[in-house]
Amino acid sequence: MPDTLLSLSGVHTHIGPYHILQGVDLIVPEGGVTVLLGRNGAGKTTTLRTIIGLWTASQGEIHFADHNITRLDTPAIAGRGIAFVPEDMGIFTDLTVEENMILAAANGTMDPKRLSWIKELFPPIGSFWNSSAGTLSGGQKQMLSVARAIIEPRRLILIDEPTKGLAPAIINAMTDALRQLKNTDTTILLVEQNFSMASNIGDTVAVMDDGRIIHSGGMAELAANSEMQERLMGLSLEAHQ
Ligand SMILES: Nc1ncnc2c1ncn2[C@@H]1O[C@H](COP(=O)(O)OP(=O)(O)OP(=O)(O)O)[C@@H](O)[C@H]1O
Repeated sequence: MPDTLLSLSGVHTHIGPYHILQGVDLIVPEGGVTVLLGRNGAGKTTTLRTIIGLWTASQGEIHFADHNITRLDTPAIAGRGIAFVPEDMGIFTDLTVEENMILAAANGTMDPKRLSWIKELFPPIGSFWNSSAGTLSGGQKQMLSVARAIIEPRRLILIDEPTKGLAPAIINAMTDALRQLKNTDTTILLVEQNFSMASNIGDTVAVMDDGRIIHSGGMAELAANSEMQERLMGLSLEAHQ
């Protein structure tokens, strides 16, 4: 059994008057990909934003590498080795790819070895190095967004729907890159609606509904059980698209 890298226990998050997370219990084992599934509005993005400190849990605890990070602010949480790739990608479209990367690097200095590895992982980063990030395609922007998150070594990266709206060939490239990232000891917590991608890359899975985790276990077990997919979230139709 791998060690637990991140755990949420009984986490509640309120956004203004709304009670969004209603007691989330989630374990992310070290060294693999955990996929968070669930219908729109289930609370997946809110879970990622609560982990990284963009929302603060009103109840419950979040532990990362044996430290209680529940009340830390976002820079302090990031400083412990967690990166967040938001759904809107968070890139600067007026700046070049190079400038986007420099801004993401600690002290504005990129490790050349790490940068060449990233360019291998995502070839468009190298080929569009001097182009404005605003001119990149949707898939290339998504690659830049993940590349920025990994310019420093991270223990955990939280990625919110990296394949949303992308063509199948780009989804495959993204899946390959995330698989290579996982092989470098980076743990990934991935929100993903595309079940075929999710089941391809996921080791463990948690399914959310109405602000709670309603199922967690091995991904292989869920992928092999269409009845369970249907019961949990009507996934089987999507899986065969
Ligand atoms: N800033 C906000 N203000 C008010 N309600 C919000 C806010 N952000 C999210 N919510 C609500 O919280 C609930 C959970 O949203 P969340 O984005 O976490 O779901 P999700 O599972 O990520 O869904 P999606 O796939 O649509 O992004 C939704 O009902 C949403 O409308």
